[in-house]
Amino acid sequence: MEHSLEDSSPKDLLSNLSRNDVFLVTNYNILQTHLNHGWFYGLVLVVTCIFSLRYYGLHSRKQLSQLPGPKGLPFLGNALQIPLVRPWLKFMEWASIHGNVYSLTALGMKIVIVNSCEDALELMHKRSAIYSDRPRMEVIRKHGGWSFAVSTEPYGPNFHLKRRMINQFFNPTATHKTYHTLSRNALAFARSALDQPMKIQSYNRRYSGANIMKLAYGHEVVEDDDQWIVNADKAVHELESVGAAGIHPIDIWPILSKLPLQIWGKKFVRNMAATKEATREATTKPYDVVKRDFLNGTAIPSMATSLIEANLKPDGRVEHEEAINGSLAMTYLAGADTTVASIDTFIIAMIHHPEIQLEAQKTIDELLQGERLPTFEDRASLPYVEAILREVEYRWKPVLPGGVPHCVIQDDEYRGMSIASGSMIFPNLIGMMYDSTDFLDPLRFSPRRFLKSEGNRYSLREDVRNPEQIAFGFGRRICPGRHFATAWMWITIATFLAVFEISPCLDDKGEAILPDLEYEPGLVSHPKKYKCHLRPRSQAAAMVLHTS
Ligand code: HEM
Repeated sequence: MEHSLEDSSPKDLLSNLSRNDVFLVTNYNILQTHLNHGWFYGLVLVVTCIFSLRYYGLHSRKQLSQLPGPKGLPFLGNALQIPLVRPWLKFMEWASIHGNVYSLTALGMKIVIVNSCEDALELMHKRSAIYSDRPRMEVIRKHGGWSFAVSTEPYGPNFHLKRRMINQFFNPTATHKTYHTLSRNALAFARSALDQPMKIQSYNRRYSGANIMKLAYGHEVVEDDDQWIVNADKAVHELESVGAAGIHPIDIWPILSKLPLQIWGKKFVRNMAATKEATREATTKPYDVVKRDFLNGTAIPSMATSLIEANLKPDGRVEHEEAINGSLAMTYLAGADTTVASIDTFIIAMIHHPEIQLEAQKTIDELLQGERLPTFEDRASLPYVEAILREVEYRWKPVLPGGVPHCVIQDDEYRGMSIASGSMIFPNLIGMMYDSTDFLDPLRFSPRRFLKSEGNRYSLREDVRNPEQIAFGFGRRICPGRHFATAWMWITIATFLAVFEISPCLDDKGEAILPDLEYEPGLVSHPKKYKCHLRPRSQAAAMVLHTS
């Protein structure tokens, strides 16, 4: 489902006004009418309005209650109760006690946890005019060199500029134009994986990265250890070593950043320097290469060349260069790791659930008769594959289980409770994906939950929430790469299902080595290293794979 809140109508904005705002608008109209009848009445009305507004404000504030939440310690709040590893699991546990919207505090910072999709859409989608800021990320922006990233950008003109740059190349129409590249890479990925299934994880990384490098910089990735990909992965790795963004004391009290960094310890200083350097390698270096080639007339057309051309001034300067450079880098840094994680999850799910794999293959065979590989035109005719996409890629093992925090920029009221301006809002995506009001029996892996069947024909149920509505975030911060990511995942899933029997490797005793279902604890949820066995489903499948 689309949430293009970047173009909210005035009606939407009006509905976002709080009761106080509506009261103020109404009184202002009355005041204007009365002023036409004489200054005295006007004055009386002004005084009355001021008093009534103040009274109303105080009175309504008194009526609002505090959000529930676990009791914390003085000053520290809940800081010591929030686990540093997989905090989203604790957030789910607290939701079962305090409800789906509750608050925490940490060192004076207010945090609101949102654990249900309905509440997240109500707050972060419908009220996105005020819920689209990010928490201050002073540490990684100022000291780690990540100010280029739109994901760390406060809600304001730079955010809009960068979003516009990215949206131009990742909206549905633009994504459509990448289908040819995506189909070609899905095929190349399948052929490489068949040759060396042991290297499936590194091929996944290579081909998922190749799509974005080609689109962003026109850069062809031809080997596993492509330097641009290695540099970008290093930048993400260094960032993760800094820890969760937005919760360092410097983020909470920016005045602390005026103190020498050394007070936070040698390791912190080293991490910051390494992060900054890795970031420079991953952003400015590729941009400079493409800019040089563009000015020489030898660059391959790409997002980079289009943006440089559109912003080139007669004196040779490129306007908005920092934003262009940052937007290009961001597409890889936000888009590669996430799609890699979800494709790994698909392989793992198929190894664990051969019966689902077989059923999906049956529906593909019915449509294609083994004569060709699936194409994007087949998508609507393959509901079972769509259901696997929903269950595997979004719901079962969400790529960003804890979501990405937003920040609210004005005091708000929600269901009679107050949410203070500046609160950090955590959309706990895993809590939403495992919410039994939306997904019955949520612990069970079951693409069938999204399907109904008539005879032997499947179709998608419309009365079950599509988890894609949650997986990519909310409101004006919704992931701009969602159409592209979905297209890449779909074509990869459909291709692999059409040609391979995906099964576990066997140990010396002939026992299946099943991939571990406990994932790594990082912000982006990756599986541990796993092995799989791939075999063409038939001679015909092998032929199709090699001749397509
Ligand atoms: C499976 C793949 C992906 C998933 C699950 C995913 C998910 C998300 C989520 C949950 C957010 C946070 C949204 C929010 O704050 O409410 C986000 C932000 C973002 N994503 Fe993705 N994403 C994926 C792929 C991509 C791709 C391919 C791109 C390439 C353009 C991309 C670019 C971004 C950017 C630039 C942001 C920051 C947006 C902002 O702060 O305004 N993502 N993504």
